[in-house]
Amino acid sequence: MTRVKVCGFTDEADLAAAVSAGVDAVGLIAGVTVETPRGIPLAEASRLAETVPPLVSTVLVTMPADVAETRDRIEQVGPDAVQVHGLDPEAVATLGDAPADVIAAVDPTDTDLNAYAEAADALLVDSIDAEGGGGTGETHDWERTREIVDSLDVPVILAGGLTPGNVAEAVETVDPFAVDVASGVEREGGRKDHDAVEQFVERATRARVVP
Ligand SMILES: O=C(O)c1ccccc1N[C@@H]1O[C@H](COP(=O)(O)O)[C@@H](O)[C@H]1O
Repeated sequence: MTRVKVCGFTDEADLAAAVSAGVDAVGLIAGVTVETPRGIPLAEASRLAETVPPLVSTVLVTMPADVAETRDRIEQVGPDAVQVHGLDPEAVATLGDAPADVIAAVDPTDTDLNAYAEAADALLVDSIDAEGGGGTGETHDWERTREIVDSLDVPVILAGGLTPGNVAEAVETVDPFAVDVASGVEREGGRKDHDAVEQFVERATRARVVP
């Protein structure tokens, strides 16, 4: 079954609703260098992470300058996994001993996907913008991402422009380890539409890949 991460929580009520809807992971966006309504201070990410119950993973989504800054942020927030945007594969490999799984955010057109796959615990294939951020609400070439899934021996998380309306087709086309959504389940910037989160989880987990 495809796992589901919902990303970009800014308050406890939205987090609790997503947990009730059955998400596998929640993303907290902190320490990013792009303008986003989903960004929160690192201290708030740490506080929200504390409210997440056992068996639901917390993911710190961040855009660090380097490995040292990544380690500091992991220590401050205490997530189960860190999703890094903008680090090269060598830096990602250096984080192998960090006390969190490392998810490398990549664009499907990146030329060093093999190096990222060797270095990271998972890849998040997203529609990355010019500044290196996600949350664009844009889909990408899912056939290309299916090739990535088939060719790499690492869990691949599909992100970028997913919504309750297209997630079933996305799962059927790409066969990802997990799907990830931020803006596609919002009622306004930074606030989740609880019904949309529920629909997204239901459709993502019910979709089946034809072998
Ligand atoms: O969501 C953001 O604003 C963001 C900012 C900086 C880095 C990552 C960000 N989000 C990531 O992008 C995916 C996909 O977003 P969307 O569904 O297309 O809106 C999101 O789940 C985060 O992992």
